[in-house]
Amino acid sequence: METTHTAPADPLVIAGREFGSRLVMGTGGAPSLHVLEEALLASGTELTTVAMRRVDPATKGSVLEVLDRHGIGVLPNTAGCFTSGEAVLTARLAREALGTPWVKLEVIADEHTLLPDPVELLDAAERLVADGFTVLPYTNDDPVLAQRLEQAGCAAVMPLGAPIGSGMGIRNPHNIELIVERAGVPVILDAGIGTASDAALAMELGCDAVLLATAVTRAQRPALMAAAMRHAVEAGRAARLAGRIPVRRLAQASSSFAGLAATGL
Ligand SMILES: CC(=O)[C@@H](O)[C@H](O)COP(=O)(O)O
Repeated sequence: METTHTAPADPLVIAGREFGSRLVMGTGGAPSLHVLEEALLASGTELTTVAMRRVDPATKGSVLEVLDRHGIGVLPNTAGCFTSGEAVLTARLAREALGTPWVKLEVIADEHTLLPDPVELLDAAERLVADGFTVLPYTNDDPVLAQRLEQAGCAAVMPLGAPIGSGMGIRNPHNIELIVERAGVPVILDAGIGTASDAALAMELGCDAVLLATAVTRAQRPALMAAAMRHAVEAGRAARLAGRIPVRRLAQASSSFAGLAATGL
């Protein structure tokens, strides 16, 4: 039941598919499969990326088995691809192996920054959309590129907060706000989250969801951090829906002085 202090039922909808959780998890960097499993459960995630170049779908005891066991949706990731051609091929292999047309499209420019290559990314997005994929591109925090990806038919746009694995948080909140204002598809803040307050900020800025991996998988206590991220995403979303007060340059007394004179106080 909805009350004044609970948000209305508020599922994330991507390409017509509903998710109760707005936290998308990545799987890279965990010290063991068991630790990863505990963290995924603590996060409450319903959708988790798997790098296709680092997983063998036929291997027993793989992360895919963990996801399957807990009914968590798989989002194949083209991580490690440097060209449009590589990414398209990887997505097609993933569709074949995992039976899903959904893909996290990652086409990176170099190994030092792991930043997206905008030219190759847009080309790959256009080709994959034309081939029937549901494309969720990892993109720069560039409002123009985000719009071009949406126009290309992507089901969401996923701007970075900061480079993958950097934990630097959201370096350009202004651009994230611009992307959110202009987007007609869900905006998922992807990469660079360092701690729970970064995830909350992403949601307060109006993002529809957060995708993160390193902050959890390389935390000293991954499951505890995963739980913190879950709460942060929920809190940030609630704050966004509640409508924050405007920022003021000068003080404004929180209680009015009107009426005090009448009582003689
Ligand atoms: C798991 C995944 O998809 C990553 O490539 C993603 O971009 C997350 O980045 P962080 O590891 O910085 O959270």
